[in-house]
Amino acid sequence: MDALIPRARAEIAPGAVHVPDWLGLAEQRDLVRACREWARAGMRSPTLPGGGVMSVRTVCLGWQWIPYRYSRTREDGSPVPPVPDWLADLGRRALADAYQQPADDYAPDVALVNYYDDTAKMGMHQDKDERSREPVVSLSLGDECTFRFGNPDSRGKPYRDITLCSGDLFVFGGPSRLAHHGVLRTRPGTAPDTGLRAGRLNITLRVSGLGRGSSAP
Ligand SMILES: O=C(O)CCC(=O)C(=O)O
Ligand SMILES: [Fe+2]
Repeated sequence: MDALIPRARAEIAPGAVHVPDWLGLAEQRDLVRACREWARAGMRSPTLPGGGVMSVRTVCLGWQWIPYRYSRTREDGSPVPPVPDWLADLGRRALADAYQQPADDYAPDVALVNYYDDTAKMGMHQDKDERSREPVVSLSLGDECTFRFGNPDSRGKPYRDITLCSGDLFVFGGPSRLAHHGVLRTRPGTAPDTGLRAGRLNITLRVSGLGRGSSAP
C-alpha cells in the first residue's frame, strides 16, 4: 500500500472492524517465526466434503478444523497443541483495540494459520462451525490481499472489498459474526520484510465453545 496515505481504522459492517497496521514490524516478524514453528507439524490443504481441495494450506492450534467440524486430533491422530497463552493474550488485546472496550473475558481456544501462495484464494464462506458466537480475530502477515466482507444472509451483495496488508487486524463479531467473507486474491511481492519469503499468512482466532474435555459435535 502507498505508505504516504495513512489507512484509517474503519467499521466495514456493524461489528466488523479493520485496524490497519495494528502490528509493528517486529511483532510481525515474531509471528512469522511462530507460524514457521507451528508449520513444522505440516500444513495441509483441507479437502471439502464435495471433494474439492482448498488452495490454502492450514495448520490448526487448539482444535483441528476439518470442513465442517472440529476435532481434538490431527489427520495422523496426534493431539492438536493448545493455543499458547501469549497468542490468546494477543487476541484479547486485538479485540479490545478493535472494539475500543475491555475484552478480558475473550478466550480464543482455536487458531487457524492459513498460508496463501501466489495463486491461493478462499471462497466466500461463514465461520459457523463454532458453538460460540464470540468474535473472530484475524491477523494478516506477508503479501497484501483483497478481502471481501459481506453479509450473514448470502454470499452475494452487499459486500465490501478491502485490502488487508501485513500487520492489519480485522475483527468480526456481533451482527457480523456470521457474515460471509473470502479472499479474492493476494498481491505477490507486496510484503514488507517480515521474514516470510513469499505469500501471505493469516492467523484466525476463534472461540470454539466446545469446552475443554468435550469431543467434536
Ligand atoms: O485469510 C483470511 O484473511 C481469512 C481466513 C478465513 O476466513 C478463515 O480461515 O476462515
Ligand atoms: Fe473465515
